[in-house]
Amino acid sequence: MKVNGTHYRSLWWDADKDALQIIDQRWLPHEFRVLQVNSLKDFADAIVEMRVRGAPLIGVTAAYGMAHAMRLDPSDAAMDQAWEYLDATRPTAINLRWALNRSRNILRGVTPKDRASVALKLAHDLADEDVEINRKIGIHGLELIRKISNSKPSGEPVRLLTHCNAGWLATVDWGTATSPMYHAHDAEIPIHVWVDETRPRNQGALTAWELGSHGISHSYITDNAGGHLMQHGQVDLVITGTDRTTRRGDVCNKIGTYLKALAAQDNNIPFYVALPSPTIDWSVDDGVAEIPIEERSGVEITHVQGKMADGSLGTTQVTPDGTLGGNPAFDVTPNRLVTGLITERGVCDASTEGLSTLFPDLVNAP
Ligand SMILES: CSC[C@H]1O[C@H](OP(=O)(O)O)[C@H](O)[C@@H]1O
Repeated sequence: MKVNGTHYRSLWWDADKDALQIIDQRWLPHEFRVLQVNSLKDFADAIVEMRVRGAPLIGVTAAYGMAHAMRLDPSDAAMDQAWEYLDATRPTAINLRWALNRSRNILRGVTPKDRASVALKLAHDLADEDVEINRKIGIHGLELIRKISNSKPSGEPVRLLTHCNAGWLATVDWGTATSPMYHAHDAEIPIHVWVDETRPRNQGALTAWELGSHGISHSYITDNAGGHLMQHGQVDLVITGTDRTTRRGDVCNKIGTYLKALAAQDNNIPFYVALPSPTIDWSVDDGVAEIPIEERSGVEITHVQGKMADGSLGTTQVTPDGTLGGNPAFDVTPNRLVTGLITERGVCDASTEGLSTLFPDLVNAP
C-alpha cells in the first residue's frame, strides 16, 4: 500500500542487489526502515524477531529463505536442513509450514542444479498469489460493509473494530482484515475503525499507521475498551485476521481475539474473520486442543518500546524489577463465536461444511 504516496509491498526482490528487501517492522510506526536479507540466519531472525510478521508474510519470507538455501547448497540434505531451520522459527501461523512444504514438494521433483531458480520463482509466485488472494478478500468483505452502510442514514460511518495488525504489513499487500476496509474507503463508503492496541507488542500501532497513511478514520483504543464500545452501540462489525483456522472453522489469532469474540456475541455484533486459504489447516479440527500457541519472551510484557521524549526510539520497563512476564502470543476462538469467514472465494460459515463447499479441491488435499 502507499507510504507517503509511494506504493510499497511489505517485502520485495531487488534484482539489482539480487536480494530480498523487507520493511523492518520493529521500527514502525516511528521509523520506516528497509532491511536487506543476506543469509539464512537473517531469514530466520527476521521471522523470530518479528521484523516481518503476520501469517501470510511469514510464509512468503520462508519461501524466499528456501530459495536462498538452494543457492548455497541444492542438495536434498541442505533442503531438509533449511526446511527444519525455518520451520522452527515460529510455531503457530500455519502459513510458514504451508509455504515450506509448497517449496520442498516442488524442489524434490527438480534436479539440484535448477533448484535455486525454481525456488526463487516459487517465492515470487507466492508473493503475487498472496496479493491477489487478499485483494479478493477485500472485494468480498466490502459487500458486508456496504450492506451495513446501506442500512444507515446517508453519510453515517460503519464502525468496525479490529484486533492486532492483519494489514498489508502482515501480508505482501492489501492485508486480510484491512483489505475490506481499504476497498470500502476507496468505494467512498464512510467507515471508522476502532483499532485495538493489542498488547504486548502493540501491533495496533501498525494498523493505525497503515489506516492513517490511507486516510481512513480510526481511533486507537485499549484492548479492554472493545466490550464497552460494543455494549454502547459503537461497533457495527468486527473483522480480525487469523494465523491458523481449522477445518471446522476454529480461529487462532493474536491473544485477545477470543475475548473480543465473546463480547461481540454477547452484544449481537457480527464477528468475521478474514481468511486466506493458505491459513486453513485442514489437518486440525479442534483449535483449542490442537493448535500450538507460541509463548514469547516475558520481556515483551514487562517492557514497552516507543518514541522517547527526545524523539529517539527506546524501551522502558513497566513492571518492578524481578517481575516475570507470561506471554502466550495467540488464542483460539471456537467456531461457535465466529459469524463468518471472508475468504478469497467468498464468505462462508465457520464450519467444515462452509469451508469444504468453498474449497472442495483443498479439503482432502495431501
Ligand atoms: C494476516 S495474518 C495477521 C495475524 O498475524 C499476527 O500475529 P503476529 O503479529 O504475531 O505475526 C496477528 O495474529 C494477526 O491477526
